[in-house]
Amino acid sequence: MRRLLFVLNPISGDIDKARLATAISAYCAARGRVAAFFATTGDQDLARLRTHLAACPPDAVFAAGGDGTVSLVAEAVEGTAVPLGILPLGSGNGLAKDLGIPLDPQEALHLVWQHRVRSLDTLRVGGKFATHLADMGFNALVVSKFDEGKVRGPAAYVRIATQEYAAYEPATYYIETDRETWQGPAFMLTMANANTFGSNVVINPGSPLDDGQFEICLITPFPNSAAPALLYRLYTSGFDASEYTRRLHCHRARITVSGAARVLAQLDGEPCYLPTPVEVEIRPRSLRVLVPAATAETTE
Ligand SMILES: Nc1ncnc2c1ncn2[C@@H]1O[C@H](COP(=O)(O)OP(=O)(O)OP(=O)(O)O)[C@@H](O)[C@H]1O
Repeated sequence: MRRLLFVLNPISGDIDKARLATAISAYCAARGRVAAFFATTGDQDLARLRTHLAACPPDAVFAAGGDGTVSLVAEAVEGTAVPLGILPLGSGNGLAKDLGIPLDPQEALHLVWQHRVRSLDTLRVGGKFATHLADMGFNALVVSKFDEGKVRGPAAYVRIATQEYAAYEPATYYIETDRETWQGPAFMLTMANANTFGSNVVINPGSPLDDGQFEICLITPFPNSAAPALLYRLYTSGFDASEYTRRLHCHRARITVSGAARVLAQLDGEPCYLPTPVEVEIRPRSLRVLVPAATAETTE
């Protein structure tokens, strides 16, 4: 692994990256690696990155940004032999947390030098790519408002969530999976390949990212009085212990939203509208990712 491409998101996490490229180049050169850089613009990044990868194929591509940047690079290299590396430089860095990648970007840079390759599952949600977590309902609404705002970072997310909570009206969903059906109103519904949101909410505890299945994690409507206990469970890996939660384990699902021709969703932190019904499916072990040697559960 000699030629490395670093995909830099200049705005992610509100972190100044002015000296990042110089530091990465020096680190790589000292170890006989050659670093090249690709800056995201927020416009047509996937198409531009694919063109760049086809013209100058690297041995690995590092996403230097948050979950959106990781998802962009993951989609570009999915199904190829080129592995994804992660330098966590976003607001939340959910996938890096789930994979045990150091949250200090300087420490994560050691993946250039020491790593194992782990093959992860990915998701298709309404035909669109996701590798970490996707959802409909309350969190998707908050992510969409966050995306429209000018302020980034966790405090802005919490402020929007608090503003939207009181007036939020849960939708009613009809879910058919390859194993069961579920119908009812839901506060939010997460299609989870991974475990932990960037906010540290553990929405899908204990589920490996390479088990060939995904989970639909439902939070049903709850009274205000139940919110503190529910939040406590979500932050302490106790998702299944609440009377307002339910997890469906599956390989495929079709989700219909009562009375809606389209639904607001978020996929790996990026908001979008999807036509309903929404088909969800797993793509087993379709993405190669560089992880620290000590935490790799599955190695090649
Ligand atoms: N140069 C740019 N200018 C404006 N927006 C950009 C630019 N490059 C990428 N983006 C946008 O940044 C978003 C992805 O940000 P990313 O998720 O990596 O960071 P974050 O939101 O700060 O962190 P996290 O997802 O961990 O919360 C995408 O919506 C993308 O379109």
